[in-house]
Amino acid sequence: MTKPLLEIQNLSKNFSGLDVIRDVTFHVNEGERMALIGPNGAGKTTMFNLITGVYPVSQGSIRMAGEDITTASDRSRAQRGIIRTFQNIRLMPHLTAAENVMLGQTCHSHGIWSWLAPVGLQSSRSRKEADHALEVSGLLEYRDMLTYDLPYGVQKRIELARALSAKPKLILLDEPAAGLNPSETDDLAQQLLDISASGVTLLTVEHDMHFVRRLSQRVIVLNFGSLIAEGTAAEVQNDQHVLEAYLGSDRKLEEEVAT
Ligand SMILES: Nc1ncnc2c1ncn2[C@@H]1O[C@H](COP(=O)(O)OP(=O)(O)OP(=O)(O)O)[C@@H](O)[C@H]1O
Repeated sequence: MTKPLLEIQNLSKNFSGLDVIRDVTFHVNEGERMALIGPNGAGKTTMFNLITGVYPVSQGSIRMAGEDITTASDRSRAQRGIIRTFQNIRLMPHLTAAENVMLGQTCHSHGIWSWLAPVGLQSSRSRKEADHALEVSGLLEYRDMLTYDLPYGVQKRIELARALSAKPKLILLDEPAAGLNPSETDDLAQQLLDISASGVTLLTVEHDMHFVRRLSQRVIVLNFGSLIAEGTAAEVQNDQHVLEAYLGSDRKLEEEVAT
């Protein structure tokens, strides 16, 4: 039976009187792959910032696995399994792929057991977990390479392996396919499908509609901060409100389909 993992209820956000998110309600089910799309300035990044606790909400509530996290700290949200990746690569270029992935484990590393465990044991466990995340992501061959030496598409996938090493329940992906060539985009989509198959829930902001169609079971559309459509990728692409929203923007939905 489907069970909601993330529940957004009547969420609003304004910055100095400007309504950026307006009374938005939606949910993401456990194990689901959902996409959040919309023209430039629609409020997608702001929505991610509200879910991860970067900004306080103005109104409404956010629940994760049934618990109210509306005012929880960003760290507490991460510990509950909400992990985010960014549009721009945020790897440490002078660390190896494995070391970067190990950095992703830090949000779980402050429990009493991590203090009690001998340092050697901690680091060998960390390394094993990093190796596992790299292996699941098909990246083990890059384990000991410095990340700045690696192609952009591989760096993106290492970021995802790092996200995976934080043992997420929900990964928020901010334009993961941006800047990738078609074959890199394909590899990334496959990696995300594998991650999804392991039980992780995905919420993806993306402009590339081919990618959205391949990856997402359900799509929601924001425009000027309001939710204007929800359905499969094919359904929202033919929705009159969505077509009109993109018509007025500098990014046409048809162009995004063509990319
Ligand atoms: N910290 C802030 N202070 C004031 N206004 C903001 C702030 N953050 C975002 N906004 C405004 O909120 C609106 C939505 O921005 P947001 O970045 O969430 O849109 P987006 O859908 O992610 O756009 P894009 O596709 O271009 O990344 C924009 O008008 C933006 O200028």
